[in-house]
Amino acid sequence: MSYGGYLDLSTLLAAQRPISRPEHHDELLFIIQHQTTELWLKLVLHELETACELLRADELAPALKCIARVKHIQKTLTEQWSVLATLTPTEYAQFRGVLGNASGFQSYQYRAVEFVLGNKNAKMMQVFESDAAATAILRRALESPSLYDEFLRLLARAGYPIPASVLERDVTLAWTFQADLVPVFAEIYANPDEHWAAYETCEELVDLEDNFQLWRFRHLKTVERIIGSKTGTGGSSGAPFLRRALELTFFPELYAVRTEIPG
Ligand code: HEM
Ligand SMILES: N[C@@H](CC(=O)c1ccccc1NC=O)C(=O)O
Repeated sequence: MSYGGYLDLSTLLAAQRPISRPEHHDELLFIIQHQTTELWLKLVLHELETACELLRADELAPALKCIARVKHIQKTLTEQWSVLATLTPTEYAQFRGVLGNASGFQSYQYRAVEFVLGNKNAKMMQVFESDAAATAILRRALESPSLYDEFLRLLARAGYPIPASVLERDVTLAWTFQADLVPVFAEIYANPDEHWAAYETCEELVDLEDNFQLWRFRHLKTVERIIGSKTGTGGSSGAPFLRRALELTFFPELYAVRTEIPG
């Protein structure tokens, strides 16, 4: 066994192939920024899927360890935007044309992470119709209970009064705000010492969402400085579309409960 053999570096390092002609110096940065993101997303999915399985088996502590790792990856991904921010609008404009209609909309791993965190949207699968492998990964994520679903099921098994409508919901649909969950969390947040495991997990989920939003925010800000208000190659309005995505929330009840804490 050798370093390059074990890591299959010949495959990995042959996969950066700029297509601009003459080759633009900065296209390699653009490719590597995306590829490293996709590699980390692969690990994020792996960890979140395992976290779901562990929650299903009532193994909370190891599930929290997976979530902790995901949080560190998210921080790396958010920090990484500063590398791409060295790409000036002038430089990007010189090779943007070669990207055609390609865009981040077509990242199936990103979409799968959104699904695992509960932002399900079956329509988003259309983009991947001609990609059987991507469709299989997304279908699994769409049809499986989200991380939040698994946590709420675990709470129900532990005796918390989780409404049946929540436990029996169609997990292929996007999560919508469940007002009757807020009192359950209010009790947990009012008495953390008595509900430590649940309390800690709630805060870990809020960390995950917070980190996800910070990634989205840095994407938006990087996009604003590189393409301004141009429309996206994927056909969206560009920055306005990405700005609206900042209003999405995975765990709305965990934010709502904060308003209910007396004091
Ligand atoms: C010059 C750099 C970038 C620009 C100008 C840019 C621009 C955009 C725009 C305008 C969109 C909306 C879709 C569209 O109409 O095209 C988008 C979506 C997206 N981009 Fe980027 N992007 C950049 C870099 C990146 C990088 C490095 C990643 C990392 C993988 C990424 C991931 C995504 C994802 C996942 C979406 C879909 C978001 C969603 O559906 O909520 N982008 N991007
Ligand atoms: N949507 C970007 C293009 C872009 O960023 C992109 C193009 C091809 C492959 C990945 C991309 N990254 C994220 O959207 C743009 O409108 O310039």
